Amino acid sequence: MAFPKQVRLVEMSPRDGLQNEPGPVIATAIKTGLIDRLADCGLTHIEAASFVSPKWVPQMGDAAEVMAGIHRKPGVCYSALTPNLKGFENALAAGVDEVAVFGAASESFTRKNINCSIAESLERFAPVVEAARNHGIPVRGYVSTVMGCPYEGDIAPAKVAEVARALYDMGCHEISLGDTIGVGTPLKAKRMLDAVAAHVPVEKLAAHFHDTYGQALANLYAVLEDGVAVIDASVAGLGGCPYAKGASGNVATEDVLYLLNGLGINTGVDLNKLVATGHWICQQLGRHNGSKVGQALGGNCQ
Ligand SMILES: CC(C)(COP(=O)([O-])OP(=O)([O-])OC[C@H]1O[C@@H](n2cnc3c(N)ncnc32)[C@H](O)[C@@H]1OP(=O)([O-])[O-])[C@@H](O)C(=O)NCCC(=O)NCCSC(=O)C[C@@](C)(O)CC(=O)[O-]
Repeated sequence: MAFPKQVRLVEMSPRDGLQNEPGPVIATAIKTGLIDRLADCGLTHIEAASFVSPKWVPQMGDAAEVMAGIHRKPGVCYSALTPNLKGFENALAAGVDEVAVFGAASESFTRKNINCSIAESLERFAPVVEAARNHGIPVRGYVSTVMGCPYEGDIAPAKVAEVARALYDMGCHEISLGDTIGVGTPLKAKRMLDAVAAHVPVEKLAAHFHDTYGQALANLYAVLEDGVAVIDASVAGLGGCPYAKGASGNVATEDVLYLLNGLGINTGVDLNKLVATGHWICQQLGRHNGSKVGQALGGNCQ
């Protein structure tokens, strides 16, 4: 299959990027400043917040204030995680454009992340998807641990396909496949994608790869070849997962954009502005910039 002509980048940094940041809770103004800058870069889909329990993920405790504080740019979809109906109702009140339910292909990870089994998670998501449908809000579905689990090791592609299919059949319009701990390699990525694409159309799939082992760009190249045209990424490579110790951030958006530009694939995103945004947020957080392209084009901020 040929590379797609266009890729939609889904920006993860305000949610996946910041949810695991150590230290005190990041000021709401920094979060909204980041989101507004990202929109100004030309990103059209920004995961802005997470309506989860603040006891579980304190960094996301100001999700409603974040949604209230951003300057909404027309044409941009501001989405948020909603693990249950309570989260959905809060997200609805905050005016999100899209919600996301998040499951996993590993029983142990599901238990650690959302405190239930895979089957129970799907039961919990069904009313969220139904409520969202009643309000005309699209739902994204995540499947975590698609290429390995911090507790169980290897995950069978057939299990990933089963959970992805269940979320798609439930009514999720897009399924994002998360290599939560970044252990995938291109061959593994292709095998996993093949298994899922036998059940969910490839144009409904997104790649959400973490870069723990430095394989994320290679894995993205592999799934781009097989028709994936939606990529999740996080500026400056911010992030990690609170329930996956040692996992590094999503692949850096700057690095993905540089790859896509080199392949002649259109995204509508401005690389220079994105690099500046990566440096800005690193300065705000006093954090190392995890983007190679950011370092090459703008110097490191630490
Ligand atoms: C799912 C729950 C809530 C279950 O948590 P639980 O303790 O089983 O739920 P519960 O229903 O028994 O509620 C416990 C308390 O939480 C409250 N509560 C319950 N729900 C909410 C809510 N929505 N918003 C605010 N508060 C909530 C509820 O009201 C109650 O409060 P209390 O009575 O103790 O004061 C919890 O496990 C949780 O919040 N987990 C969050 C996990 C998380 O955010 N993980 C990171 C995101 S996933 C990820 O990063 C992976 C991804 C998507 O990026 C893809 C990849 O890379 O693989």
